[in-house]
Amino acid sequence: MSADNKPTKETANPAADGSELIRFDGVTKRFGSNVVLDHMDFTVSSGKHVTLIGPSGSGKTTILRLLMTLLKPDEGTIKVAGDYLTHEERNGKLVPAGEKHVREVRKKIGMVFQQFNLFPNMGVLRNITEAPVHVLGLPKEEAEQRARELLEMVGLTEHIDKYPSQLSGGQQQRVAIARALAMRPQVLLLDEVTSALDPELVAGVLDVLRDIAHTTDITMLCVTHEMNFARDISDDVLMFDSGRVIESGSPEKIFSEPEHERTREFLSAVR
Ligand SMILES: Nc1ncnc2c1ncn2[C@@H]1O[C@H](COP(=O)(O)OP(=O)(O)OP(=O)(O)O)[C@@H](O)[C@H]1O
Repeated sequence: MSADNKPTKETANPAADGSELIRFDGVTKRFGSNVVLDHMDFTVSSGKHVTLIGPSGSGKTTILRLLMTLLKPDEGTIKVAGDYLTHEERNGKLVPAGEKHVREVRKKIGMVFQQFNLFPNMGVLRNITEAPVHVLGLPKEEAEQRARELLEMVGLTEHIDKYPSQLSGGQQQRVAIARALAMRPQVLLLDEVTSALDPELVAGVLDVLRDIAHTTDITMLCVTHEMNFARDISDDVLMFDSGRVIESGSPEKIFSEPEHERTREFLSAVR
């Protein structure tokens, strides 16, 4: 950490060299006859902050759930840092990924959900250290040191000994952000992380995320309905409609000069 308590590059993605970090190739996802993603192709370079916007039901959360392996694609492949998430190579052939392979690739990904999903029976510190100690095998002291740094970064140092039920929703979400970063993921997935919060708590969480976006080089893939936040943090914005990316580009282009009629309609409805 630097003297002014800003996260340093040490807390960020060690491999943010602009190389391709996420790749969707021809990914289709259906629920029954509902085609939620239709031959989706897109890539995210390491260190970039990419925001997914678009109407409800257009498939944004499905992208994040596929990356978390909470869902499997019906067609196509997904790669994370050069490794197939959905498949693995055996004897030169591509076969469906086994559990061990998926677990390894998943370590590169951290996610913060709408509902904070903290462990209610564990204090703040243990919520953050549990996975680094038990999944990564980090020594407890090292995990706790890192947890303290992250708590400082999200402004919760004085709440280190509390339980989730003793914190506001905004504070719980900031613990969830620290917990995701404690695993040192290469990419942070953010799924409408302020949607479940009371309005007065939203700004504090978005400020923490702005800070992380601006002072670390972690890759972010973010689904949000907060357009000002998207404008502030994004390198690229992808506009979804009916399971396809219909328009993409810099926040300046998408928010100031959208080309697609659906993008214009969507933006005027949410502003
Ligand atoms: N487990 C599921 N079973 C059946 N249908 C699902 C399931 N999960 C998502 N869907 C459907 O997939 C479509 C896309 O959902 P998704 O959550 O990806 O949309 P979204 O763009 O993130 O929407 P929102 O902004 O409202 O969160 C919707 O029609 C939804 O009803």
